Amino acid sequence: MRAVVMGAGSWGTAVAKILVDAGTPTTIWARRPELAAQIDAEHTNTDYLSGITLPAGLHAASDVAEVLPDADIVVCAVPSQSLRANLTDWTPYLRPDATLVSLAKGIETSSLMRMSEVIAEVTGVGSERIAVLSGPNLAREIAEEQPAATVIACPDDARARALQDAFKNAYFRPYTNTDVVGCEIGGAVKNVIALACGMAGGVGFGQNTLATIITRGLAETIRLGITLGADMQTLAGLAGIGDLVATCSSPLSRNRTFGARLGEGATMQEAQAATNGQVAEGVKSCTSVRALAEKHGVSMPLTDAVHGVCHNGMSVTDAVSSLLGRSTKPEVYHD
Ligand SMILES: NC(=O)c1ccc[n+]([C@@H]2O[C@H](COP(=O)([O-])OP(=O)(O)OC[C@H]3O[C@@H](n4cnc5c(N)ncnc54)[C@H](O)[C@@H]3O)[C@@H](O)[C@H]2O)c1
Ligand SMILES: O=P(O)(O)OC[C@H](O)CO
Repeated sequence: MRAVVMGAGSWGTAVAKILVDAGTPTTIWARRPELAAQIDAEHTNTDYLSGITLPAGLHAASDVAEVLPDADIVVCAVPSQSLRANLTDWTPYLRPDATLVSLAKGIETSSLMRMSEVIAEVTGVGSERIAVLSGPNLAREIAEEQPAATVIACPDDARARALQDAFKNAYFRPYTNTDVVGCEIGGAVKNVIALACGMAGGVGFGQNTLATIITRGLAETIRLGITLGADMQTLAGLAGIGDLVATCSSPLSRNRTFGARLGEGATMQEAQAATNGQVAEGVKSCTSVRALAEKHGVSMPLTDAVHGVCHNGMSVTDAVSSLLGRSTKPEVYHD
């Protein structure tokens, strides 16, 4: 099987390395020809993964018509809110039997769709050919070949197992699952909760606060996930609690770092400028996650608070007061 990774940001580049190191012939597509040329000739991506040497066998190109027609596996590695527009350009070049794999962790703000739903709508590809890869996978750690696991979810279990073979290598261990909804909700909501953890750290709160936000963030994730048909086991697994803990705890997380800057008193513009052009998905997805929850009558107070800070001019201290001022209740994940 041949793979193409569409997007040469930090995760797209790390995933292309994973595939080559797994023995899967792989090309990476970069929007900018100069970045494709750098990856191809110098085996580096200094904008996104400085100091990492990429495999010599990784080919890079910037022409969609060149890279897509040969690919059995098409890995979608662009930010959530740009996936629809990118897919529209890519669709004419897809092989009729290609498997599409989504890496994006977000909910589309315009439609409240999950990424696999966007892929199905734009490409017309059946859900059995669409997979999601999600887990505690901070790109830099994996590019450094630190051991990690992930989940590859696809309604077609045989296809998930074929992908597992294409991605598994000495440092990266994929597990299969058929619960696409659970993986996508886990991945989208953890970015919002990581923003909250960053904010708490930024104002100077310690580990008790962090653990409280992670745990109650998991309760929100479970409430929304179960309502949308997710399996509790997925949310208790790598793509749920696993990714939530990694993202909420790591200084490598763009979402946590963005939140920390807000907690330290930066404006949204200042926090955005500090991301060096990389995406902190939760900033936009807090709006769509919140709207999705509202649509389904699910209460998500941490998500509401993050949305208040990011989009309604609320201060972090007011957000904390609003959370602690709520009426008390038993510790359950459902309302
Ligand atoms: N970085 C990680 O550690 C990591 C890990 C797991 C999942 N993810 C998820 O993978 C997805 C991609 O993340 P990333 O880390 O590679 O992002 P990034 O910001 O590092 O890179 C995004 C890439 O998409 C390209 N792109 C194409 N069209 C774009 C557009 N219209 N707007 C902006 N960028 C566009 C950019 O040029 C860039 O190459 C996100 O949904 C992210 O949440 C990231
Ligand atoms: O850097 P972040 O916050 O986008 O998180 C990266 C990954 O999703 C962690 O699994």
